[in-house]
Amino acid sequence: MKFLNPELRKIITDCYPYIESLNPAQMSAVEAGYLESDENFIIAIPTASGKTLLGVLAAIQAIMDGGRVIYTVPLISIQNEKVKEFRELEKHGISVGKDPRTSDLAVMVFESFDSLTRFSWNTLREIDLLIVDEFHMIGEYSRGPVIESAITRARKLNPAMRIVALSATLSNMDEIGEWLGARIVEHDYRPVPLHREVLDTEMFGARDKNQVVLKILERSISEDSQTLAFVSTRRFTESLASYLADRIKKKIPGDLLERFDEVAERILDVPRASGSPPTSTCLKLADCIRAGVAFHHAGLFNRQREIIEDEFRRGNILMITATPSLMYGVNLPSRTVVIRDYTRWTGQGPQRIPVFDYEQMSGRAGRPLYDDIGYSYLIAKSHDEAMELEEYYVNGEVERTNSRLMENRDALYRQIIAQVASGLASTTEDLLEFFRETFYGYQMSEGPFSNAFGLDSIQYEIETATEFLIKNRIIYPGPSGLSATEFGILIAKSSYSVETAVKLHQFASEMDELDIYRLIYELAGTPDIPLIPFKGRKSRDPVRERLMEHGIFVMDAGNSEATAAALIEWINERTEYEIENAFNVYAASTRRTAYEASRLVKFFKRICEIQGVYGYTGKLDVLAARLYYGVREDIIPLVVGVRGLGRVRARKIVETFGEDLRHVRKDELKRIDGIGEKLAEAIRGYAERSCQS
Ligand SMILES: Nc1ncnc2c1ncn2[C@@H]1O[C@H](COP(=O)(O)OP(=O)(O)OP(=O)(O)O)[C@@H](O)[C@H]1O
Repeated sequence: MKFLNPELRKIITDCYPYIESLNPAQMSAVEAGYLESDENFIIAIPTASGKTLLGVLAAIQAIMDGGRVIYTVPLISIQNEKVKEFRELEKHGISVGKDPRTSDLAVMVFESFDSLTRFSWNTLREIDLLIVDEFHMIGEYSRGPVIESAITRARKLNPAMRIVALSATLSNMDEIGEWLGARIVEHDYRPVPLHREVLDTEMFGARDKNQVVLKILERSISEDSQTLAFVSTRRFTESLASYLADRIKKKIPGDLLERFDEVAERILDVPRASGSPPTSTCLKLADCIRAGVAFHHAGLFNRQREIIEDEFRRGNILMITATPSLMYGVNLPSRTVVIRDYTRWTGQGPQRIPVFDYEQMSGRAGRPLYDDIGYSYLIAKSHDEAMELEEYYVNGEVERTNSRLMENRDALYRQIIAQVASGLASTTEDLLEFFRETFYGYQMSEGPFSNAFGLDSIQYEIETATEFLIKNRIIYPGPSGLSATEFGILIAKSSYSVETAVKLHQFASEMDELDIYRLIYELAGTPDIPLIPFKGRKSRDPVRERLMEHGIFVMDAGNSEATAAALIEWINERTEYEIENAFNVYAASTRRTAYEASRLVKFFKRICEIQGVYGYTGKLDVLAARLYYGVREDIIPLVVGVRGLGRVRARKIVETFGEDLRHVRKDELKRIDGIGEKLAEAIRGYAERSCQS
């Protein structure tokens, strides 16, 4: 650490005691002078090679010089992980948090930083250094346009702000560096060397790819090592895990079986803890884990996913079968990575995954401090295919990273609204100037693939999008040029897609009476609701019947219908487990889906008010509360009035004593399961307050 100034070295040594020296990748950045310079930098080094530390070093340096820093990341899970890691710095007088107004070092997700660049200019202008983590996501369909536009606006509003981007290695890094006016530092150091190979069924005399995965799992047992197996869908994670569990179980030594059984019980404790029977998925997961294999996807309960990740880190799970997307936000390296599926299903049929995604998955192989080498195996159906995949993936070039700003229509709409609503644009020319300064604009006008019609095509897209926004009364051509309507400002201050806003605006203008079930069905059909999807092909009649009971007739019940039916059950106090078993859906996300639905109800209420419709405020507030707490209307006051009580105990209290609790004594309350002294006290307090009001 001798290359660091004494104060910086002291802080790092104290906060990261296990880091004795900078690794070659980190040294290359320090030697390039990124700590002393005030230029923009893009630091492109492999996964798990210590990018975060480089960000921290730059942040501390800037704060020691009296500056303020924003560290922006793509996911909330990464935000929480970084805040926890950076809290250590508070011992040295550096305030760390999520709010840039109150923190020297503020960790924000891309969307929050984007929102800051629209409406919080005073705060933005106080920022001296912006660190963009996972900067390579600028090429990603949904988050890419957000960070690209936010950086573009920020550079306009606070030209003095310095940018240090932490990225995976990209093929067109020079082009991106020119757009950002940044110096590039690239290095291919990895803490654990990576062995990448394509295996095929023929070399193992295997009938299919799953048999090859089984061979790798068997080796895991003999070498006491672990494997991450990536497949393309949730259902495949489960079918592969079950296939492996059935065949490996008899080969597992007794002591390991005991450990696996303990993990399986922890998984089943999750539904038990909420007083519910396990779902079929819980039971299947527990069975697989008894053989040391766990499947991991977004349809599991958060708590179950955490147990799988923890137990894998502890060595009590041999293999996790997972979908790549969910693993993105989880720091879970493994000695071996197996990529069984290299295609993913899209509207145009099976498409090959990008080489970049292959690199990201392979990059998880090899645990720093544990493994001396990491293994990444891609599996081919035949030897010929293996040869071809070796060329394409192992020796292939990572694709160019391109802006998705124009391809993602909703992102284009949202950025036009942002520019107009924030007052930064009132004419098409203003908009054209903004988009010309984005990475998309740079690629179209300056980049190696730019063309003479680049800017004309941007102008055409802007004009078409502006017409759409005017037609939907989101912006309007006023006397002083383009302005945002109240509806447009509401969208700009939300993180909702324009599609959601327009759909709800239309629903509000067409409804003659508020039907909360129809509204739930409408919400479930918007892109901003996390779906509660069907598990498989089993009957969908229960969903259709539940919707029909509320006057909603559907021919084909899809995942939106399943989500609507699940939410209707939820506000009638069914548990996720009951919903999962009743409708054969992945109900683990019900609580989160219901929370997002309750926020959308509030957004819908604002839309009604903008349309001058105030008569449903009360009904909508009740619906938002029912979704948030998962209750029927009668116990809303109780669950709201007594923090931490929850809907199960609230229902028991009302069933036992009725709604009027004024004369119920504390000792009577404490006879109810789960009601102790503190809660009984709180309920008494609530009862007294409610009789005063
Ligand atoms: N010089 C170092 N010596 C030892 N350990 C280090 C060093 N630098 C970073 N680490 C540790 O290595 C682990 C991976 O580092 P880090 O998370 O910063 O990598 P990364 O490049 O950000 O990974 P990702 O690409 O997943 O974001 C962390 O636990 C970090 O503290």
